Amino acid sequence: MALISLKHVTKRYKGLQRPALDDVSVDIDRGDFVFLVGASGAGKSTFLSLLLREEIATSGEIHVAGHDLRRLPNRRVPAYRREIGFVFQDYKLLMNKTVRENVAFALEVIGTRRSQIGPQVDRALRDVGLESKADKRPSELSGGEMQRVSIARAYVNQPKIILADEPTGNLDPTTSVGIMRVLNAINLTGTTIVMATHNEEIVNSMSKRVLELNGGRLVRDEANGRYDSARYFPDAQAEREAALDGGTVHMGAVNASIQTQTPRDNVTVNANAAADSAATAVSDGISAGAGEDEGIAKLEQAIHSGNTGVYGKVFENVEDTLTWGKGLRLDEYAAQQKKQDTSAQSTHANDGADNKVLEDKVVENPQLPDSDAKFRPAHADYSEDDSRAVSDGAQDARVPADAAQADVAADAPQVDAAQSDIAQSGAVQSGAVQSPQGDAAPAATQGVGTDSPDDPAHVDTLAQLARGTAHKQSVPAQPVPVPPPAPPMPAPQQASGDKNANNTEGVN
Ligand SMILES: Nc1ncnc2c1ncn2[C@@H]1O[C@H](COP(=O)(O)OP(=O)(O)OP(=O)(O)O)[C@@H](O)[C@H]1O
Repeated sequence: MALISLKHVTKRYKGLQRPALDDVSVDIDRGDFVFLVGASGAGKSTFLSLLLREEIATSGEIHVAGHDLRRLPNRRVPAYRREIGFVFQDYKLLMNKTVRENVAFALEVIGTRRSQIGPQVDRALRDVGLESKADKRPSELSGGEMQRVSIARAYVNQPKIILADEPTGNLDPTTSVGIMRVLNAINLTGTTIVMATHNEEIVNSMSKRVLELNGGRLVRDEANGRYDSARYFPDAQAEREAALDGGTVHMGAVNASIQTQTPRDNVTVNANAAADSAATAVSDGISAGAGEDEGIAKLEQAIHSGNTGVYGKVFENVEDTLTWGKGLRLDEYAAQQKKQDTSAQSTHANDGADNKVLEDKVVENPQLPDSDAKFRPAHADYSEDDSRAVSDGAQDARVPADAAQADVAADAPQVDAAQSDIAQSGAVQSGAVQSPQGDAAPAATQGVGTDSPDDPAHVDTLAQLARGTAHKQSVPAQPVPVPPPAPPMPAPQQASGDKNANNTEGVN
């Protein structure tokens, strides 16, 4: 079974005529990086809330990391959520704690031994380039820095899954690139990432799997997908939304998709103004963020070079011997994927401008296999037992769940105190904290994967993103019905001419 599996999931909220999610079926495997896209109200947050077990499906089945969420008793929900990292658009940091304390909190709440907390927190902060801000409070940080704290908090325990709801939604383009670099690096360690976003530049530049929701229905599931928000989010609607929500401007295909950071930016801008705004944000980011870049460069270097110190050694064997359920060693699996990718790339090469980024990779790095290939099983073939083994930490040394849970039990008062602290702070539940974790160190330091951000093609696309000049390619050559501006929603379409597009069971 896939790491995340939804079968015919429908979610109805009281008082809503239309379901927020409507008969959605999808599998997400370990190591996937999935963008969840769609217009405002399409159901993205509902999708994530169901995975986090904040909401319960009205009908259908949801399995996550071996847990049947329908049958998960309430008392086990907190432990379940510790296997998941969650990054919120509005950070949800504890404002009365320092950066270090915010990240440490994720470990305290699961009862990690105090002697382990310090080194793990330091490493996580180093990975996101924030060691110099460790003793600051969130109010002293920029939006990008706050989001990096929340990412450090989300992955300090190396959760199997990170769910991110618009993590760049309040950030300028340059800062968004930094956030995406960190998430990408974390994904390269095998952590599955499901990220809801409106940002088409990010989706189109990163070229990951795309799930598109429309009116609660899953209308597209496409490998190396793209997103054109104008299809379902016309500018007129964006302007209405911007006027209503007082802080967020969503722009269609013509305008850059930028979400403003402050009310003074609360204007609808045309293409030129968007470009100016992006350029200003970039220069602001550069002048304000030299330290950030250095920290991220460190992360990139650690991932790329494999220079991961003692923590790298801890995981070396695990990464060498992962088989992804296919009976292949990782290097064999990567070789197999490389072969498949080479033939897929030659097919894509005829697709014109839409595949410019992919072509760049082929030209500049003929020797490099697809970056994520080694973490992307060709299809879902986890058995129920496999999932359980992952959940138990039996095969996944990164998550020694039993040991950590024992720690939790032994340290219950501390957990209670910490949880009440969260409640007081309004930082919501343990969605912000993650998997039980014993001695393990942040996986993003493992030095695995060949598609580190040092990959020139990767840098190229991220640089485009930073400059706000990422390709504004046309919609992929696929029949796309343009829906009317209001319900009823259009019939969902099968995806694309992309031969990698998966079938979408929920589509009918
Ligand atoms: N707790 C709730 N109670 C009632 N209705 C809700 C609730 N949460 C979401 N909805 C409704 O469900 C639908 C889907 O909302 P959801 O927040 O999942 O969309 P979204 O795609 O995340 O939108 P956005 O991009 O604006 O965050 C919307 O019509 C919304 O108003």
